[in-house]
Amino acid sequence: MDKARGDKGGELKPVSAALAALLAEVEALDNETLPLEQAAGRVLGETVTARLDVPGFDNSAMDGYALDHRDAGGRLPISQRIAAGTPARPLAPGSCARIFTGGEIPPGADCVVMQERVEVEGTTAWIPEGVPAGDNVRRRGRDVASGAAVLEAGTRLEAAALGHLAGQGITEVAVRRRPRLALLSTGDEIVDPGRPLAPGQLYNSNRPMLRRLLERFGAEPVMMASIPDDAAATRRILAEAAQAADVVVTTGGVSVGEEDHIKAAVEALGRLDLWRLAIRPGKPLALGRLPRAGGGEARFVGLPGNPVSSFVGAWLFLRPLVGALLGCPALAQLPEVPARADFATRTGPRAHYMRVTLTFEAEGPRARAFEDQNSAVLSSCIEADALAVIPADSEVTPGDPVTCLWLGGVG
Ligand SMILES: Nc1nc2c(c(=O)[nH]1)N[C@H]1C(S)=C(S)[C@@H](COP(=O)(O)OP(=O)(O)OC[C@H]3O[C@@H](n4cnc5c(N)ncnc54)[C@H](O)[C@@H]3O)O[C@H]1N2
Ligand code: MOO
Repeated sequence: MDKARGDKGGELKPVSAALAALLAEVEALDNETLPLEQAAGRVLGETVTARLDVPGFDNSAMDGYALDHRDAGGRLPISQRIAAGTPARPLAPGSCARIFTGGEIPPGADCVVMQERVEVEGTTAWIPEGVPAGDNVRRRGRDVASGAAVLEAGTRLEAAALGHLAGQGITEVAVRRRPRLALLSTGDEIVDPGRPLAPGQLYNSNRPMLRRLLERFGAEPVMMASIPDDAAATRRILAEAAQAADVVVTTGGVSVGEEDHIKAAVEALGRLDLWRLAIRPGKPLALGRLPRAGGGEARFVGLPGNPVSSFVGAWLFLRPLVGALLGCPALAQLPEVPARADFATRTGPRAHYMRVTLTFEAEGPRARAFEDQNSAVLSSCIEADALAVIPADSEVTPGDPVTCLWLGGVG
């Protein structure tokens, strides 16, 4: 679907157009150097080349006996004992060596027989026949060969990647600076938890929700503020946010009401690239840029105030934006999971991003939709691990194939 029927506000833009506008001219941020133990979750800023083979020497995968496989099938004298961490001497011909897991394979041996298969009598060991060369030997460089790329720039440093870097003896690592985030709430009816609620007011649920999502994506919150429903104050706070942040996110105030000041303020300060998408929830989402005094610009994303619209907008747009600023390809697109619908629905002119829970069954994944899919019902997001994308003007009945965007991966 490239175009959607508009309503009075004009044509609704497809997600692809919004992503193109959002990501145009976005470049990865600079690197900073961190001790490895502080780099968890960060994005690698440059490709790391191995300076060591891992493992660094042929070693045993088992506690047992090392020998030349041609000597298997008989009783052999035990000529040395090789614990992990102690150097091995060349194997005396026609003998075997007692060896422990991780111990160095002695020159002259080419296999290890696990001790459960060996009968020891005094200083000799009976070795069964038919042991192939290479059995239970972990070859030097099997995991990482020196000179090869250990990890590519743009890799998210999660558990195994951190272990891999440490395996190279690395203590410091170049990572991308985290995108600075300003998270601004609009709406005079929105109150921070901890303060009493007057009639007509509600607590700010978008702020902690978006903060958590954006931190997961890799951003660093540097400014959190509430913007009163006032045009001059909106301009002032947005200008301040653009100075402090790479990404300025607002919630609410992007629809068509008289108290919706965000778009006008963005247009006055910088430029609005796009407004109103053919998606549900999230129709009035706005994208733009806010110039910084002294050069450069912050990217602006105006999320609709309804909590589910903010939630879905963050996954669809803020995740790839943060990914582009981090130079992290894994954040560019949510993984697609083909599933069967457990629900029935019908869409109008907007594609529906339904909150679903996936179950992985023998005949394939099934998508179960939360019953109330209204954009104000945040409970629909709590257990959601995917968004089922129902194209505009279509009908789904139970059992139909649906494409789901998985929310459980990196970031
Ligand atoms: N006449 C029209 N009215 C509306 C349209 C439209 O096309 N024509 N679009 C509707 C759609 S769709 C959406 S989505 C909303 C979005 O409007 P805004 O982005 O201007 O958001 P607000 O009006 O400020 O707030 C909407 C709703 O969300 C609550 N909210 C706002 N911020 C928070 C927060 N931080 N935590 C919790 N809840 C929040 C707010 O109280 C409102 O109930 O516009 C429709 N209207
Ligand atoms: O597009 Mo709005 O987010 O449906 O409620």
